[in-house]
Parts: sequence; C-alpha cells; structure tokens
Amino acid sequence: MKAFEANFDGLVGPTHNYSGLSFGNVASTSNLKQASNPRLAAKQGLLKMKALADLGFKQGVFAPQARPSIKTLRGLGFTGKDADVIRQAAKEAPAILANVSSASCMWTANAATVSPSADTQDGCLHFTAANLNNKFHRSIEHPTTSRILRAMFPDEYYFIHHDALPAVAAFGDEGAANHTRFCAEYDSPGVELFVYGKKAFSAGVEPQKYPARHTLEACEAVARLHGLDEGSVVYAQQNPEVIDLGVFHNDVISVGNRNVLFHHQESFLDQANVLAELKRKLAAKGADFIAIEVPTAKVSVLDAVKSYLFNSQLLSKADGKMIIVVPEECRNNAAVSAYLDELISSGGPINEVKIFDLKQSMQNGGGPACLRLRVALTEAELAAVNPAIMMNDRLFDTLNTWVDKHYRDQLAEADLADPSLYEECKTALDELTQILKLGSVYPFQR
Ligand SMILES: NCCC[C@H](NC(=O)CCC(=O)O)C(=O)O
Repeated sequence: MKAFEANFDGLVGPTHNYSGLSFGNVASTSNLKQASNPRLAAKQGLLKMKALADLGFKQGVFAPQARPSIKTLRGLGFTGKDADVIRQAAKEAPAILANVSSASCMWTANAATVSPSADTQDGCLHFTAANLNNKFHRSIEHPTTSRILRAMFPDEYYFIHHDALPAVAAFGDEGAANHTRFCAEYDSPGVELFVYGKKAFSAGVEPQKYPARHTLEACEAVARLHGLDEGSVVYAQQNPEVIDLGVFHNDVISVGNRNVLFHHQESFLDQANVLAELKRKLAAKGADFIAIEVPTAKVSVLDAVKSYLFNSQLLSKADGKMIIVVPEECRNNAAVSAYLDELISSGGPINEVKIFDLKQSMQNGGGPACLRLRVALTEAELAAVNPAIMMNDRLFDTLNTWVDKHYRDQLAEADLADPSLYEECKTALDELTQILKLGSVYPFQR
C-alpha cells in the first residue's frame, strides 16, 4: 500500500500582529509593538505550501480563526453590539483585546497531536486538539480548531477526533510541536516520541525562568486516547536549561522524519537513554533509527533559537533521501549556514536544503515546522480528506487573490481597536469557508 505524509499549513489570518504575548518565546517578546504585514505573512506561507506541492508533496491548507474573538470578550463581561464590545475592550483592557486578536492559530504544529492509523489499537487515525493552556491567547483556539479539523478530516470511518484535554496547567498540551513519529514507511507501525517540559503530579526538575508549557500527564493522556501501546511510545523530558534559553517547544531543538531524528546535543534531559529507547523500540518495528546530533561546539543553543535550524521540515524524496526546509534566518547565521553545508555533503540521509522567507511568522517565533501539522495517511485515508483544502495551482491563485482582496498590509497596536478589522475578518473567513468547503466552523456563522 502507498502512504504519504501530508502537511497542513496554517493560512495566516487577517489580524496577524506582534503583541509580545508569549513569555518564554524570545522572538515574540522582542518584537512587541512592531508593525506587522498580514498580507505579506499570508503570502509567505502560501509560497511555502505551493513550493512543496510543486515538488510532489501532499500539501493542505488549515484555515485561520476569526479574531478578535468576540465570544471570549463577551465571556469576560464586555457587552453591546460587536463594535461596542471591541471599543470597550480597547479602552478598558487593551491587553485582553491584544490577546483575543492574535492570529496564533497559524502555527498548526500546535493545533493537535496526530497518531496515524498504523500505530493505533483500533486502526483509526486519531487527532487530539491541543488545549494550549499555558497562554491565554492560545487557550481560546481549541474549540474552533476541533471544528476545522472535523471539516478537514470528516470521514468517521477513518478519522477520530478527541476534544482537548482539561484546560488546566497539569494537562498543558502544546500538540504536535512536542510530538514526533518515527517509522520505516508512513503506513508501517511506528514509535511516537512525546516530549514534555515538566511533570505535574510527581517531583522532578523543571525550568526556572520560562514556563514548561507541556506536561508528562498530558502526553500520557493523549497516548491513552489514541490507543498507543507501550512499545509504540517514548516519553522524554525536554532539557529544562534550554527551555530557559528560549526553546519553548521541542520543535525548536529537534525534528524527526521516518527513521531519522535531527537534534541538538542539549535537547533532552536524559538524552542517551532517550536515544537508546527510540533505537530499541524502533528496531522492534523493523526500522533502523538514525540520530543526527548537532554538537554545541558547532551550533550553540542560542544560534539554534535565533536561526530556527531545528524548526525545519524533513521531507522524504522518492530516492529515500531527505530535504531539509529551513527559514532564511539559517543562512544569515554563519555557524548554522556552515553546519548546513556540512550536513548535506556528509553522505547522510539529509542531502538537500530548501530555504524560505517566513520572516513575518518568524518574528513571532514560528518557523517552517510550526506552520504545519503533519498527518501520515494511507492512500484510502488521503482520498477521504476534504479535497477542497489540498494545495494546487488553482487553489494557490484563488487564495492569493482572496488575500489581496481582504488583507491589510500593515497592522499596528492601535489598529486592533478598530471594529472594522473584525468586519473585514468575518467577510474574508466567510468567503474562505466556501473556498475550502468547511461549512459553518466559525462562531459568527453559528
Ligand atoms: N510553534 C510556534 C508558536 C509561536 C507562538 N507565538 C505567539 O503566539 C506570539 C504571538 C504574539 O506575541 O503576538 C507561541 O508562542 O505559541
């Protein structure tokens, strides 16, 4: 049977802005109050999707959410017509308005955790929406995320959707940014690596400066929901010291594809044992685990955080070799650029680099890997995906025209107070649900 890894990239929403909302994410806090360009941001993302689709990879579009979230504002006591709600929040609680205006759902690696059907007890493909409980602006994403996921993967015969875990810190869940699946072929049974920042209900080390967003308890709950057995999972604690250096998700310090893990020397707390367990469990599934470890002497953690070398995508080509998709920032960093040259000429599994300009997203701490949710699909499952979300020449043109029609090319803090921004967002997203055939997924449509 043929199988694929499809990538579903977050289409950047019309309110993309820099509000410095993510303590612990260095890019987010250091670009606070910069003006953003939502139109450019959306187009940068679309160009990546189109380029990968053109290379023959299965590529889909993950729709953004309506912002500001009027529902959230009403729940916090703002009243009146929608425009009044926005004006009142802008005047009395601008920080709340900034939170509910974030376009943060663009980083779909945080939308959910996905277990392919080859790994699960019932043979279904499981999704659990992430509660993103650690950050207020992200904690409001999951109800709509769940509805969009159901519209993207509607067939109940193949796809099972779980609601987010309880919205408390003990079950803090950041989705696939802290989850990597290893396998020989995409449809052969694999091993799923769940990475957490701390334990909630038992003692252990944790970061001192920045939050550990994701707990072991959340990882275990998702593994249970998805029906993964002991031989198919590895739990690893992220190195708390690198969280304190700005590695707020594991996908800032490691990335995996098939049998390969590309990671930094300081990624995990108990690195040697994590790697050994992965090797052993993967061997039992008939795959030979390859770990490519980048030494601190070549790339420091700070360079990794600045360049987002590990927030890359590893994509398997027909010949079995892999492309590494990196942001432009990797070429602007001398140490990282030199390392990349060495990597692709090393004779190892990664032998090609593709570079993308994703600066608008990068300035909020979101690189190529943050922008995509990976779903390994069999041919039959792929055929059951909503076809209107799959990228092709026509959809690329339609979405570019749609962005030109609806998006502003500049957004500063003061613009968030403008009620017409919400109107523009609603008009755009209403049209988008028709383009992507999603049905009524947004609160304003229900
Ligand atoms: N996987 C990348 C996620 C980036 C995201 N940044 C933000 O939400 C920044 C938004 C702002 O600061 O305006 C986060 O930290 O969760």
